[in-house]
Amino acid sequence: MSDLGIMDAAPRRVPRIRDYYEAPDRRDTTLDRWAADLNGAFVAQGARWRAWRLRPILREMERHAVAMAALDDAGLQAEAQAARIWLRRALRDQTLSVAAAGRAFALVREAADRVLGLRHYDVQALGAWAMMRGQIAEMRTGEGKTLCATLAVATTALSGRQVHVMTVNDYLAERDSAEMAPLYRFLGLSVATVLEGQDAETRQSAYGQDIVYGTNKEIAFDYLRDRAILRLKPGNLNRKLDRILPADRRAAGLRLQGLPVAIIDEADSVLIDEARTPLIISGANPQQGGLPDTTFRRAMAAARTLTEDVHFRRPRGIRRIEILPDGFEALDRMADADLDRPDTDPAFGIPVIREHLVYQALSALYLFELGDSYILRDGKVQIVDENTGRTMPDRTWSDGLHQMVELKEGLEPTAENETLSRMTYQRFFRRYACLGGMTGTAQDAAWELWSVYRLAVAKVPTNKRDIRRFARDRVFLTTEAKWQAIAERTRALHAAGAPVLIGTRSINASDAASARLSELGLPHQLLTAAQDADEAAIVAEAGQAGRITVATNMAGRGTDIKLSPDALAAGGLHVILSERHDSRRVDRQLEGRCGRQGEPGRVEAYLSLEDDLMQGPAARRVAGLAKLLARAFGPGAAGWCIRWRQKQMEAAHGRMRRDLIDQDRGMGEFLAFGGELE
Ligand SMILES: Nc1ncnc2c1ncn2[C@@H]1O[C@H](COP(=O)(O)OP(=O)(O)OP(=O)(O)O)[C@@H](O)[C@H]1O
Repeated sequence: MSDLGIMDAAPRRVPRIRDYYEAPDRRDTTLDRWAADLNGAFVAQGARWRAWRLRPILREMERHAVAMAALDDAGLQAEAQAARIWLRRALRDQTLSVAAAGRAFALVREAADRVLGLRHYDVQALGAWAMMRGQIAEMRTGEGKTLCATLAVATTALSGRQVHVMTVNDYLAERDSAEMAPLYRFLGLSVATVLEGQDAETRQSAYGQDIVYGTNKEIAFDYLRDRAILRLKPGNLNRKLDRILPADRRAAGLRLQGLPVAIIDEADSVLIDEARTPLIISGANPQQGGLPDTTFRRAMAAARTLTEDVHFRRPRGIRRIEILPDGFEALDRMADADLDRPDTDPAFGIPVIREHLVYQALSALYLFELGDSYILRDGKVQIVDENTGRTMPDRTWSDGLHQMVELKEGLEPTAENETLSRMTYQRFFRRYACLGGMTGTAQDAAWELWSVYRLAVAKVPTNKRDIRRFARDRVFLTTEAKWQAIAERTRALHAAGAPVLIGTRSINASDAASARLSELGLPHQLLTAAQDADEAAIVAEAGQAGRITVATNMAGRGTDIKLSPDALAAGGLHVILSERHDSRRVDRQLEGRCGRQGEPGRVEAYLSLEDDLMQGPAARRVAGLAKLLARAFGPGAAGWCIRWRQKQMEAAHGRMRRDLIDQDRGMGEFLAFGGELE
């Protein structure tokens, strides 16, 4: 995307992915990875230069600051009304000059000071200007991105463009919009939030406001729903959503008003991590009816008889099942034997259906774990988002996987839905006319953000010096020894009055930590998908002196733990990582819960060679080497193997995203052809 992202009046063209993704059969070789790193380094280098180039906005903002401060509240609101005109006029020649943006920033900053009692720091203005220029502002965790975004969001909305402010979960969307709404309303802007569980009418009205807060999932699914509706109406297929008149849109039940400007919070999570899963919208199809329960049950029974490494295997580095030739033969034999039975299932006799369902059954049995990938609530399977640690109550896995997980847990399989519309996140975001974002951890993903979205990363300096302290990783041979050490360490910190946040990878791990702490008689709070209703209360308490909180990724991105004076005096928040995640960025987000806004804090990692990261056939070699080193030189010497394994996982996930883009491109061509025919 060009530097002038916000200034392009015409819808932004989908950038051509010319470089890395263009070679169809290319796989990650060491050379490719070096090339990618080098590319990332260039982007990062360029980005730093750009961050320096952002500074003129500060001069312009200061130039208008005195005049804005001299206005009373009514005068400031009148200035906001006037800004609607001069900003539109400034945009008429397709460019929003730094002078016009600086004046708008001064207005919004003064209003925020009066309405919220928070005055934007200079670094926040730099971050906002970077976003308005179509870049990802990398601002360290706790630097106040929520407030920073208001400069870009309000200026854009005042210039007459609707803004979608996206974040990773409903809790943050609701919190951020509620906290910032008084500022927007003071400036005469309307704001709404799109949340899971809202009815169609509420959503339709929300998408009619100047500013819409919501999660990437909600907004993307609403877009997909609209596309599904358009596809169902002959003749409408090629009409763009944003060209349909409001009255027609309402009559057709469409929700969005197009994809104008998006400001993405936690941009690396939204644009990179979430982008591994394609968006699929499905609904009941009364004509087709779906497969009967008996077929799912038969496939599950067949899958249970298959043996790992004989009939199927789990390939290196990726979370996938591969059925081996012996497995296919065994399935064929079962289908033949079924023919002689009176209750034979006709669908199971069809090879494609049989093999697909057995594949899904094996995935349910071996890749998806209760308390990790999903929980059981109200007699239903609820998916837990692995990136955010939160449940997604109205989502189901597709293509029979959900039914297989239900059968595995002894539940009745729900009716199967038909896929109505499908798209990748990459394709969805590239449809926005303007895109900008912010996150605390963008540099690690800089090359991918550039390759896929043409978004450069601008590194914004911190407002205050980072005084967090990092302890050396402590590595143990067994999980048991690790939990023992964590519990002992927590006891000492608790006695010293420091608040402690123990980060885990799953609900099961949180329960294990909780059991250990209970054994030592340490009072603590759990924050996982199972306690999501109490989230705000638990987070509010987590910064009190001596408080112990055990949390999954739910206490990762965006969670702002406010420290009490006693807790600050005791050295601030202590974050204990009990495991490394598949991505270093997720670890860095957890580390970022302490040391915010220049506060003191300490990060310690307690790892074991039995951690999830070191498990499975894919990790066999690294785990073997780690054990050798640990035996020869002690567990501490194996610490780097864990980081190495993490790098392997990052590369594997990168490959998966690239495959998805390739698939999506193929599908896009097919759909476009279908559209022409209709
Ligand atoms: N200009 C400011 N003046 C005073 N306090 C501020 C200012 N900006 C932000 N803060 C405070 O800093 C804290 C952190 O803000 P916020 O949660 O938005 O940070 P963040 O950068 O989004 O963090 P994360 O990366 O973890 O999501 C909040 O308590 C907020 O009120």
